[in-house]
Amino acid sequence: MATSMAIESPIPVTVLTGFLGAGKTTLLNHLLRQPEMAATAVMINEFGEIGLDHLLVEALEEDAILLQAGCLCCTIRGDLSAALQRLAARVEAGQEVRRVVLETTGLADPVPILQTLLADPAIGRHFTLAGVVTLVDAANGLATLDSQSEAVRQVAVADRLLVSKPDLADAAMLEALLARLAQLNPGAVPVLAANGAAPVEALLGEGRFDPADHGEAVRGWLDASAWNGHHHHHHHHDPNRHDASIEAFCLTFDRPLPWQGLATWLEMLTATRGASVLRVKGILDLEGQEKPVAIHGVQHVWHSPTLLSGWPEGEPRRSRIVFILRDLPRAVVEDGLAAFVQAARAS
Ligand SMILES: Nc1nc2c(ncn2[C@@H]2O[C@H](COP(=O)(O)OP(=O)(O)OP(=O)(O)O)[C@@H](O)[C@H]2O)c(=O)[nH]1
Repeated sequence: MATSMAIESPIPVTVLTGFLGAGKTTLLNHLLRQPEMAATAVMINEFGEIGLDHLLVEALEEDAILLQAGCLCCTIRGDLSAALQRLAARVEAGQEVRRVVLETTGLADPVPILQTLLADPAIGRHFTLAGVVTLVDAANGLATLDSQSEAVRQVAVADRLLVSKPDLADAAMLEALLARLAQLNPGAVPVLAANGAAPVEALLGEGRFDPADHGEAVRGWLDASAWNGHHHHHHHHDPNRHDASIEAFCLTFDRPLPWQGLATWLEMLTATRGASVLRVKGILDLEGQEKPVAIHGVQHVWHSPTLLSGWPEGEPRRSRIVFILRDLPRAVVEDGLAAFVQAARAS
């Protein structure tokens, strides 16, 4: 009988959110190496045509489940429920899963996700929402909170707040950010996490998510999107249509790329159009380099490129660069990069 197969105690689901480039993948990579995190299933939702994060999260690859590309707030209801049910079936078949971490895309409004986790009875049979962890970038955080309403919601609904990149902020910036966070979410005491080095408890915490803990504003959002959110999105199935002015796409290159020129071109792009470049991330196959190189840019800030341990099994060896742009036509980047690559090859 089906009921005799039921999972006995619900598996906790932690939602990990934070704006584009805040450092969610970095945090997961750090935490998944800790022994307390054994038997964690990771689900990653990507904004954009092609997800790279499942390549960048190095630990536990076989457990990572990439929800189909698409913005969580529009399409997750179906996908999340289906993905969790597939996972529940694996648990019933004997796979040990002690917890689930759901990494949302940086542009996601977390409210519909929480609603789904709290309200979908098919999910509730097997899973329970353990908490929302929001990562805020100390370098870009204040500016992002001023310009992006999703970022404000992510902070407001958090059970735990983590502040990444404290090394990139001076004391005054950090203080201003912490004051802003306290104002938006007085209940969560922010923990600093440099390069993902956060204590495991910061991610796991204890207990259930209770909308009543988060003040009037949050309850209002949970209610409002129950009425509007779903209806409003029904007719928009374009997963990239998060906001008319935001566009995400991935460029691929089959031949190895020349690093010097590429780096110069990318730096120029962010120096001149940084405010429009919400996020660049890529895995590069570079001339003269056996291993893949990961690059990350967040608005004006470029992080040092990192050498990954190797090309993942079964993944074609080719460069992929994801751009998330606001108010900048895709063609500007696409054509600029193509012209650059061509020029570099001709020389
Ligand atoms: N200096 C510094 N860089 C950091 C820190 N944490 C993360 N980074 C860098 O920030 C960049 C973005 O980090 P990710 O972990 O990919 O960010 P993310 O939130 O997963 O990004 P999206 O998937 O696009 O939303 C990478 O280059 C990281 O190395 C930190 O504490 N200090």
